[in-house]
Amino acid sequence: MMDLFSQEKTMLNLPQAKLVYVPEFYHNPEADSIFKVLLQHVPWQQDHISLFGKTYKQPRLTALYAENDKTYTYSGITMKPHPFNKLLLQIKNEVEIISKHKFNSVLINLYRDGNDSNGWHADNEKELGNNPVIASLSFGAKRMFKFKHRTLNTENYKLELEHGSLLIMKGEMQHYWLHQVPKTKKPIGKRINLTFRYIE
Ligand SMILES: O=C(O)CCC(=O)C(=O)O
Ligand SMILES: [Fe+2]
Repeated sequence: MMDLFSQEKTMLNLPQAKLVYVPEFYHNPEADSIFKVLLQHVPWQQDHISLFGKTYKQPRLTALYAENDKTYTYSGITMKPHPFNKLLLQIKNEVEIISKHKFNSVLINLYRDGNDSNGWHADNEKELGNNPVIASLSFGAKRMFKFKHRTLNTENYKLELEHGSLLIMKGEMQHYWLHQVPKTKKPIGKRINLTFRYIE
């Protein structure tokens, strides 16, 4: 079990957004072990997205877990949740303690290599409520997380999300900002990202 009080937190107070970054929320060997278990046991699926009348394979694999069986729809994809398992419940508890927030679902992404990505978007689906708190855990290869304000064009940042790290997005961020994980030409390994959400 990690020590909840020994971590270094960085808080970013941006216009209309709050971000908290904890680089080593999980230390090794726990972070390595979580990565391996998830990679092997999550029932990964690849959905199709529709863009301008064409369908494309989503450029990553995903899975949704929830405490209820409500479906979750984003980018035209409707996902049916799996029930939480012991490991994901334990992680959810630890993330709830540090973020002082309750979550009831987790969307998991697998970026198989640098060709997998997540395009500019906001997590602003109605079911997430007005100013959602989203807790994002990363394992495996480091990837760049970029975020930019929708209208203030000097507000444009990037943060490398490390193995075992936690990033909390809150405040009005999902109204005023977009975020992405771009493709990279660097030869890199797999990365797993978990975003804990509260779906109403
Ligand atoms: O992989 C990441 O770091 C971000 C994932 C994300 O933005 C999402 O699933 O909505
Ligand atoms: Fe997102």
